[in-house]
Amino acid sequence: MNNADYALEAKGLSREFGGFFAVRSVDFRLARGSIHAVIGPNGAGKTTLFNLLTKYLAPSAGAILHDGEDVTPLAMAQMAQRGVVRSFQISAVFSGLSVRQNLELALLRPAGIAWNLLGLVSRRPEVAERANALMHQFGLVEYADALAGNLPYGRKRVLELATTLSLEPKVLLLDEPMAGLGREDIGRITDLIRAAGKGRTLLLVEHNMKVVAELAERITVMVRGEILAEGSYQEVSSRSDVMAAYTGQTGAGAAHG
Ligand SMILES: Nc1ncnc2c1ncn2[C@@H]1O[C@H](COP(=O)(O)OP(=O)(O)OP(=O)(O)O)[C@@H](O)[C@H]1O
Repeated sequence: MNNADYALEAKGLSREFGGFFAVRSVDFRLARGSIHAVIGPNGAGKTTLFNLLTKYLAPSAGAILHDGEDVTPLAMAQMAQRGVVRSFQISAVFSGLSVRQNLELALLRPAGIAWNLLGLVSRRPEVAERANALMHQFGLVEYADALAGNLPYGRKRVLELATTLSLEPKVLLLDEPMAGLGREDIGRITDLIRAAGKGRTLLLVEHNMKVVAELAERITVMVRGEILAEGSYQEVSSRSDVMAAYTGQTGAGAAHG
């Protein structure tokens, strides 16, 4: 693989908070078209790495490449313009708007149309049609006219995913998409994420190992700010140092097992 085969790359990436390295000299590659998960025990640095890759945080050292180009100085919005989009945090779901309106608004956003001009939708049938298609795809038809704020929690997360995907990102980054969800919603969102992964690159930070095993072709295990292991679910889950990290038996010296 040459550099451009990687949708995102981190080289020597570090982030320090007052002398403490949450992420330390991480080299990471996200292969184009793959579904890749970052796992690790609490405090391992997963969210910090995610925030660095999505430009929510600036690195203390190191570089980030997108499609082989150095994007280290770029802001999150510039990454979004390049098709690198994070959910769920930045996906704007407006609780006072209906599901349909939220989707229409999300579809209008790239066109730079202000949300108080939502009435324009009626003159843009292609937007209404696309919103309908998204509602079908995401199982939201029965909630079309419900206010987003009144949706059951799991459906709200589905709507967030739908609004994010309406941007047609090439690279989608999800931070703990299953957090706070019950089993039925987890099953539904796992299926939606799998479908969303077709034709795009997907990175997720996720604690739910069943979901990781089901979705991710490649898994990076972080411990204490560093990468401990990388490979398929079978590969990483059979390593004793990975198991030890999860049961809290790892010392700093075990980090490169
Ligand atoms: N803004 C910050 N200021 C100080 N320390 C921070 C900050 N953000 C993260 N840290 C520290 O960096 C370490 C890694 O945190 P991070 O949230 O990246 O881990 P994580 O693997 O995502 O953990 P979890 O699974 O619990 O969410 C932790 O020790 C955390 O306390």
